[in-house]
This record gives sequence, structure tokens and C-alpha cells, in this order.
Amino acid sequence: MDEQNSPAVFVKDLWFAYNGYPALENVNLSIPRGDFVSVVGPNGGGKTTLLKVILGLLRPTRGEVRVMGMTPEQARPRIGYMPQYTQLDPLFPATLMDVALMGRLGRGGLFGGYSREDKNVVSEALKQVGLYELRKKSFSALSGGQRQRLLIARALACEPDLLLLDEPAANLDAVMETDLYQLLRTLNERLTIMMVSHDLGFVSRIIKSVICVKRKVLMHPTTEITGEIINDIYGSPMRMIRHNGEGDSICSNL
Ligand SMILES: Nc1ncnc2c1ncn2[C@@H]1O[C@H](COP(=O)(O)OP(=O)(O)OP(=O)(O)O)[C@@H](O)[C@H]1O
Repeated sequence: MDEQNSPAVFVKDLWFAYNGYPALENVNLSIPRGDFVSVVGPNGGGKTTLLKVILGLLRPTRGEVRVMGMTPEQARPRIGYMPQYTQLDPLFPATLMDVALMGRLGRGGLFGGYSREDKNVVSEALKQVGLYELRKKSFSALSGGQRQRLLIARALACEPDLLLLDEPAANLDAVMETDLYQLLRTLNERLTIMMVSHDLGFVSRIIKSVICVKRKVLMHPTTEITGEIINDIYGSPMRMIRHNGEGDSICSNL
């Protein structure tokens, strides 16, 4: 498969174990470019592990992973990653610009200083998430929602083709969550997005496919997700809410 026409993510017969304990089994996936995938599943199901394998942070025990036709290591500079928990101390003495510039590290920034291009790309990323005006403010002055946006700007700073987001809506209130999804919807016009969501209260209007991870992995178009599938993943009764009569749906706990 050549680089141009290959899927954003292709996984074949992938197995992964932590010290002999299997976390992912026989995973097969093909995520087309431009997709917006929500990765769901129970606690400890393997969602973060799957993201880390795609990112090349974890090496599979067995199987093949290709990201835009390349190995994860080769593709890494083109993958924007927002990890699950914000590691940054809220009192971290840095401006928004400093934090977002960290996203240029994989592009050769920092050592020898950041170039004008680094700063231009990061300014653009801050504009996209609506934080450019605050760029000189301290990280500690941001609200939870603004911090999540800043971490997305940091992930965008490497000018990615693929964005991997691990629970970006964690700790956000409903209004901030809606704003965040609106931003992701806009970004999806030019990027492939894979987003872990812990619960199934996802805004399905913007999501095109759902990947269910419970050691084994299944991918469905959003419209195909049924209560039965959800019960199967979570092992507990779940309910489907048809959203707008156009096949959109939201799943939630009973
Ligand atoms: N570094 C590690 N060493 C050993 N086992 C691990 C490690 N990280 C994760 N695991 C185990 O692998 C399994 C999958 O974990 P993972 O974090 O990928 O799940 P998850 O679906 O992202 O969970 P959550 O929804 O709780 O974030 C779990 O059983 C977990 O305990």
C-alpha cells in the first residue's frame, strides 16, 4: 500500500500483552482517512493501550500496525497526541505559548530554540482552539475547558494528519464539552480523529464510527451501533437514544 492511498490506521492480527497479561487480542482495523472514530469500552478494556500501540509508544507482541502506510515510529511526527491525564502541574510557570510550543518537539524544536516557523504554526494552532488572544497568559490562569483546548493546540502543533485524543472531555461540564466537540468537528474537516470516550454519552452527530475495545476490538459505523452491541461490550444493560431521526444516536447507561 502506498503512503498516499493507505488508510489512516491499519492494524492486522495485533496482540499486545503487559508482562504476559493480554491487553489486546487479535485486533484487525482499517480506519479510512477523514474518519472521526470514538473508541469506547469498559474500564481496563484496552483503549489507551490501543492508542499507544498506534502511536508506537508500545510495541505489539505480534501483528502489524501501519499509520498512513508507515510504521508508527515513522509516522509519529504526523500524529498529534493528547494523553489521558494532564501531567502539567496547574502551577507550572509557563505561558500558553510555551505549553503549545512543546508540541513542536517532535519537529526538531527546542534544541537550538524554536524557529519562526515553529512560532507561526503554534500561533495558528492557538487561533484554531480560540486561545490566541490569551497566549501570553500563564497556564495556571486557565479554566479546565481552556486547558483541554490548549492541550489540543499542543497536539496540533506538529501539523498532524491524525489526531489521537484520550478522553479529551474528561472533567468538562456540558457546555465546555459541547464547545470541544464543535472544535473537533471543525478539525475533522482536514484531519482523521480517534478519540477515547470513557462513557457512551458521545455526541454521535460528529462521530462517524465507533470502535469497541474489550481486549478484542470491533469497529462499527455509528448508525450500526445497537443496544445489543453495547450490552455486549459493557456486560450491563445500556439504552440507546435515537437522537434526531437521521440515524444519529446516543447510548447511555440505564
Ligand atoms: N503499564 C502497565 N503495566 C501493566 N498493565 C497495564 C499497564 N497499563 C495498563 N495495563 C492493564 O492493561 C489493561 C488495559 O488498560 P488500558 O489502560 O489500556 O485500558 P482502558 O480501556 O484505557 O481503561 P480506562 O477506561 O480505565 O482508562 C488493564 O487491565 C490495565 O490494568
